[in-house]
Amino acid sequence: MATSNELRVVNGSGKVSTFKLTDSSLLISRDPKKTVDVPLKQVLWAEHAQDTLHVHFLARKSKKGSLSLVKASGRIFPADKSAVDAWIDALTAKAYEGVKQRRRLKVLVNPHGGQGKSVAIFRKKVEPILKAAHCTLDVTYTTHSKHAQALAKDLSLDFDAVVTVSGDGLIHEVINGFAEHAQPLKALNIPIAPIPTGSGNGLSCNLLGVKDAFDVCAAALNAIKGRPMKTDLFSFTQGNTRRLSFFSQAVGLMADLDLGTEHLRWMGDTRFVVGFLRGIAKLSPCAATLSVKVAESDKDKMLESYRKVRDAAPPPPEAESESEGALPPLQHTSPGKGDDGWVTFDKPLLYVYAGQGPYVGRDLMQFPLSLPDDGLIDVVAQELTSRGDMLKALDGAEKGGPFWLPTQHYFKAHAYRLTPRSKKGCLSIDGEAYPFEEYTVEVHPKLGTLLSMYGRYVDDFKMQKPQ
Ligand SMILES: Nc1ncnc2c1ncn2[C@@H]1O[C@H](COP(=O)(O)OP(=O)(O)OP(=O)(O)O)[C@@H](O)[C@H]1O
Repeated sequence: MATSNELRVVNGSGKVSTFKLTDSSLLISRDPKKTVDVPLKQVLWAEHAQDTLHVHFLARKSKKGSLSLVKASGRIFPADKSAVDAWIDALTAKAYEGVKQRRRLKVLVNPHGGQGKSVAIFRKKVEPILKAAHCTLDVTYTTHSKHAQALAKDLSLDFDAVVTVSGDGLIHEVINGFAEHAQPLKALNIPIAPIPTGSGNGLSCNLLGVKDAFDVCAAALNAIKGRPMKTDLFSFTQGNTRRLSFFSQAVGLMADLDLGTEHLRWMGDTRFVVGFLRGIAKLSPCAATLSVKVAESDKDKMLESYRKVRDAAPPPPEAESESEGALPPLQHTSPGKGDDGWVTFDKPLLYVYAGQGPYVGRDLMQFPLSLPDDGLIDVVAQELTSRGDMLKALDGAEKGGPFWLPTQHYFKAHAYRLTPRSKKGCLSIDGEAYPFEEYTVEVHPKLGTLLSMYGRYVDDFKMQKPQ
C-alpha cells in the first residue's frame, strides 16, 4: 500500500520493488538486501503512463565510475493508483527544490571540439538526459569558427541557460557574443553550463571537480539542476579591441604547449603533457615584460584569505541582479590611467599564465587560490629556471604543488599588462590564439554567470608549504 513516501510496484521480473522517499534520497529496493540509494539531486523525472510508474535518474555503476541514465519502471498496484500522483509530486518537489523544472536550454555543439566526437556524445549521452528531465532544447551544431559568438550576440534572453558541448573555446565565443549583445548585462546573466567534449575542458574541471571533469552525464545534470553562480570576467584589450576572457591568458611555454599542439588533438588532454615536456626541452625564454596592479603578492597572506573563504559555507545563489546598461568601463587599464600600485616584474620569464579556476586542465592546478568572484585575477609569473626545476614542477602539479616553487611568483591582481619584446611568440586567451602583441587585462567582479551544483569551485588547495 502506498504511503506518502513509499510506493510499491511490480517490476519487469514479476518481483515487488519498493520506492522510498527520504529527505536526501530515493531508495529503490527489490529485496531488503538490495537497495539502491539515489541522491535526490540525481533524480530527473517521475511519471506514470496508465498503470506503470517510470522514474528517470542518474546513477554510478561503480563507486568510481561515471554517471549514466537509468529508467526504473514497475506496474502500480491497483490499490495505490489514487496515491501515485501525490507520490510523484512529492518526489519531484524534493528533487527540484530551489531549481526551476523543465529548463529551456540553448545548446551549442561544436563538431570539431576535442577529438571530434561532440556530436556523437551529445546525441548518445547528453540529449537523452536533458530530454528525460523534460528540458526544452534548441540545438545548433556550429558550422564554423565564431558561429557560436554570432548566435550568442542575438540570443533571446528567455533561455534558462546556454549549454556548450565542446571545450573552453566555445565558451569564450559565447561570452564574447554576450558582450556584443544589445543588452550585454542581461545576456551575461544567462548562465553557461559546459559539457566537456573539448581537449582541456578547464572550466568543467572546476565546476564538476577533477574526478567528474570529463563526465558528460555529470555535466548534463549540472545543466538541468545547477544553480547560477556569479563569476568574475576579464576585459582583454589589444590596441583598440576589447574582448572578454572568462578563463585564462598565457604567453611563453604555457601558450606554446596549448597552441603548438593543435595537431595532436587526437591525444585528448595528453597533448598538454607532451607540449609541456617539449617546452622544458627547449626552455625558450619568454621575451616580454609583465606589469601587475597588485592586490597581494605574499603567498602566505593570500593563502590565509583563501582559507577564510573556503572554510566558510558557500554563499547562497544570488538573486538575479539589476542588469540594464552597457559593459562596465575600464578602471585600471584605460589610456591615461596612472601607474599607482603597479609593479613591473624584473626577472627573465619562462611563461606568464593568468586566470581563474584552480584547474586549467585535469593535470594542472595552476591557480590553486582562485575564487570565482573575489574580484581578482591570479597571475603566475614563472621565472626562467633550470630544466630540473621545471621537471620538479610536474610533481604534484595536479594538486597545485608548483605554487610553492620559489621561482613561481603568484600575484592576486586587479589588472596586468603584458608587453612582448619580440615579434615571435604565442598568446593564448581561453585557449584561443591571439596576435602576440601588447595587451592589458582587468577584472570585472561577478560579470558572468555559470551553473554549479556546488556554488563554488569543487576542489580545494591542500598542499602544505614545504619546510
Ligand atoms: N564547425 C566548426 N568548424 C571549425 N571550427 C569550429 C567549429 N565550431 C567551433 N569551432 C572552433 O573550434 C575551436 C575549438 O573549440 P574548443 O576550444 O571548444 O575545443 P577544444 O580546443 O578541443 O577544447 P579546450 O579549449 O577545452 O582544449 C574554437 O576556436 C571554435 O571557434
